[in-house]
Amino acid sequence: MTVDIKDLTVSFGDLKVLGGLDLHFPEKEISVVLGPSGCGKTTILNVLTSSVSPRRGSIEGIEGKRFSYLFQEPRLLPWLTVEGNLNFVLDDISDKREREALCRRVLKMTGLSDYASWYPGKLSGGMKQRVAIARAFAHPSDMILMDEPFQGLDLKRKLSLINQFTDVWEKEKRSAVMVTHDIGEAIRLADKVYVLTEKPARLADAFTIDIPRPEREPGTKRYSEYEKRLYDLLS
Ligand SMILES: Nc1ncnc2c1ncn2[C@@H]1O[C@H](COP(=O)(O)OP(=O)(O)OP(=O)(O)O)[C@@H](O)[C@H]1O
Repeated sequence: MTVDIKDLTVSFGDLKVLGGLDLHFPEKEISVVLGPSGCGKTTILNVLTSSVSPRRGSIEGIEGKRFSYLFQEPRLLPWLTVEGNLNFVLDDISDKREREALCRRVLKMTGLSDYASWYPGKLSGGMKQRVAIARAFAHPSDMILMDEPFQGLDLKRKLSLINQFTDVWEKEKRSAVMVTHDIGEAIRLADKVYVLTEKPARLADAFTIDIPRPEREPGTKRYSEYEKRLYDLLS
């Protein structure tokens, strides 16, 4: 699924949030929108799902498309097991055996097979978010929308989840858009990063992160160059 956004302008009453954005989210790439808190990043995702209407601009490619979500909170249903939470988003698949096979495959891909019958209440925060990643891939969506999904976790868990996400994504590429204010997350995940200004948000810059994902390690020369470039744009 490819999305083309031109001159996107959104206001809430007198508050102008997005000030005319051109964004392009290509098929099967991870696009990252990086910007300061409150600049309108979540609003962009809400425009993609048509829950916010723009004042001006055009959005091509979203009609009739299905989305999976990955939020900061895992938002699992506590009365369903891990497998039940995955099954819950597979309503469209009427064949029970097909649903079960898909669940098993995604559980395996995310290293959750041994936890299929566990309830969310027994899982750690990081594990719950891992289930949320599995659910996002299990849902037969055209695009995964991610709203700061790695915030609120300690560094070790955060890095482990980012690796988990990119591992699964490399195996089964899907169009994805992540919004974040975290430079490190943007460098680790993005094919292309769009940097926004304070609101009303405009595009400060946009460029491809041209390092193979397994080599995106802090402290390396190329990582540090991107880090400085993004830091300068945000400060
Ligand atoms: N439905 C709404 N009605 C009125 N104001 C809104 C609405 N949704 C968002 N806003 C305002 O628009 C601005 C941008 O909000 P948004 O959540 O898109 O920013 P953000 O960049 O995602 O923020 P954060 O990084 O803090 O999550 C904020 O000032 C917010 O209060």
